[in-house]
Amino acid sequence: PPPLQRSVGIIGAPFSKGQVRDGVECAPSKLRAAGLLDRLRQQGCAVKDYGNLTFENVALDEPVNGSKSVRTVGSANQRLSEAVKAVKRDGHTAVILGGDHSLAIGSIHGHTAAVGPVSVVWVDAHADINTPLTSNTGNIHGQPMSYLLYELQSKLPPLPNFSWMKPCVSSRDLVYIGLRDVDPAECYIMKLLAVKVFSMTQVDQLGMARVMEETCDYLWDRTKKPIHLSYDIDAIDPSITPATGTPAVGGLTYREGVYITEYLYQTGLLSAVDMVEVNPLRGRTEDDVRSTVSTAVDLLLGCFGRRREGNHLPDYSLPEP
Ligand SMILES: CC(C)[C@H](N)C(=O)N[C@H]1CN[C@H](C(=O)O)[C@@H]1CCC[B-](O)(O)O
Ligand SMILES: [Mn+2]
Ligand SMILES: [Mn+2]
Repeated sequence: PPPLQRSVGIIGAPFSKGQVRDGVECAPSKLRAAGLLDRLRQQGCAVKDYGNLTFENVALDEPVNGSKSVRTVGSANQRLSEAVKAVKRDGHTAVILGGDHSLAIGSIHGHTAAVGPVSVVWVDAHADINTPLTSNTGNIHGQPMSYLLYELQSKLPPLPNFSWMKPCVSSRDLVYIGLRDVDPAECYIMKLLAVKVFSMTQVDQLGMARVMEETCDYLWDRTKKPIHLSYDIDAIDPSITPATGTPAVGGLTYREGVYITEYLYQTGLLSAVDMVEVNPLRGRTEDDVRSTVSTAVDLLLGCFGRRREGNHLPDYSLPEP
């Protein structure tokens, strides 16, 4: 099997302007405070912390075609794209701690700028594939995939502070897992582009083991590409991860969520991971926040080799009497 990725580059992206709820910008420090880096190191990873990006709040950032904070989102994603490109050029698997899901624009753009075409596994209750003109909310965290896909470029209006980016994902290289709250326009777009979707219906029908096998068979039908895993914490059922901006009932169990990461780790192709939409202010209790943050940490540990049957460092040996 290919060499497993054990060198991690962490980028904090405290960004919230792809949506309208305060708090999601606090997630990177919460994930760090929960011991993410120490636990990655304890399980044998080399971890380089690239710190938190600082983003420019563009003044007078009036809506464009209904999309909110377009200039601020564009500027933030340009910076993130450069940062992810640098982490990849340093040879690490990139971990992007969000922040809202509009960050996938810069994350995936920077990833492909460094390594070329990638396979995208999008784990989410939502498809996030509205165009600026189909969005009912104007929140760009519901639109990132439309900015990234070659096939949707003709449906995008010109957007200020986005001239830096080019589309970089083919709809054939995208798989969704966990969908259960999809807008009509998004449903139409995914059918039009024949995007591979494992909604919660397929998760129920097939089980997660089969979903992951079929995901990889589909993505590897031609060449095996580096994998970009974009994990929206709201893919997990809100009974486990309530502290998030757009919860939707009937989500993945903790076990299903972790299985996805264990499976993708053992492919040896995981090249970048987004962990987004954790919003500590959306928890009703401290326990809500703790459960959401610790689940996000466990999902990331699964991406880098943590296994539920136990782990030990390669050089471990029993103490002698
Ligand atoms: C908008 C509310 C009422 C609805 N339940 C909800 O959340 N809907 C999703 C689906 N389309 C919306 C949008 O385009 O604004 C919302 C995006 C969620 C973005 B994500 O990053 O969290 O996946
Ligand atoms: Mn979502
Ligand atoms: Mn999302």
